[in-house]
Amino acid sequence: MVERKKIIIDTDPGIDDAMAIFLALQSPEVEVIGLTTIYGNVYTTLATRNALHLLEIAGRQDIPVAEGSHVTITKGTKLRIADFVHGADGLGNQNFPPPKGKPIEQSAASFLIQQANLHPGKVTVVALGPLTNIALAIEQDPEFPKKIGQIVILGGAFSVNGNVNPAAEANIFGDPDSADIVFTSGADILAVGINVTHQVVMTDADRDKLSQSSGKYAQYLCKILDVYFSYHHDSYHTKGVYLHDPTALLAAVNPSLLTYIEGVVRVQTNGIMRGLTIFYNTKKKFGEVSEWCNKPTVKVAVTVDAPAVVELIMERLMNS
Ligand SMILES: O=c1[nH]cnc2c1ncn2[C@@H]1O[C@H](CO)[C@@H](O)[C@H]1O
Repeated sequence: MVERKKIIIDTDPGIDDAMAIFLALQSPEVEVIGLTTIYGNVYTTLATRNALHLLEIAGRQDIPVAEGSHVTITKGTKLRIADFVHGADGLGNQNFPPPKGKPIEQSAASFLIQQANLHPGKVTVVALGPLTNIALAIEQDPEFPKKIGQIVILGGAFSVNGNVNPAAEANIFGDPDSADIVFTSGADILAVGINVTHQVVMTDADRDKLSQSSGKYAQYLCKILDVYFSYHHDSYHTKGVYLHDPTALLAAVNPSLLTYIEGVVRVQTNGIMRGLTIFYNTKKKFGEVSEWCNKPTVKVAVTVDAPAVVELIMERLMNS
């Protein structure tokens, strides 16, 4: 039997995070060995509470939750929280009861380092929020990029407009300094940006299909999806929602659902372009020595088999 890929989901739940977490638990190719939490869609304290709650819904309280950073890597406390996308509670304003479980004592960064040391080269981190925890792991252990198997990043807007403003995508905008540290760390990185996830849409008809399923995840998600659908109807005038986090999760499960290009990625950390992700294909050798030279390359998703991805997400969420 093929060994299941060990994954840690770094998450800010979040409605599409909830979908991705359930999808991971429904994917026989992977074993979820932990969740780490971060601010983004909600503040970190609420992200931890929601992560514990979602694991209780799944009956998977055996999976540890490690709480992540409450501030950016530069100790910034003015965070941009996307409660207008996910509801004030992050889960569609459903006022779920507080979870019974507690996070483990370890911080997210130290849990990431510990797991990378325990299973060198074997752990995939699926990063669904700002990249602070992973940058902290790199800061605390410079060997972390070599020991972690792969980091799949949901983030960036490669050659397209962002979703926070024309320059920046939300997860990169949340902590651009961390993003630049992670992208240039030398780790095996696969980035899935909104240039790709905006092609993966759950339509109103798909949601109706989900609501007719008796699967426990399908039933739960139909309760929380209203807020996410309303936001997309109002902001994008689309008849459906973007499946950002589930698409990134599937890139970790089965990378062949997407295609990639390889090059250097740098992140703008200040000014009106703060959070901009720039991809350099390294074909042109520039004469000048600069911050682009001799940087490690990463893989950036360019196309996705959207129908196959949507079908797999629907199938796995309905058969639960
Ligand atoms: O318009 C938006 N502003 C802020 N965050 C968003 C928006 N749309 C989606 N997300 C959240 O940020 C990630 C993708 O950028 C996704 O995790 C999604 O939940």
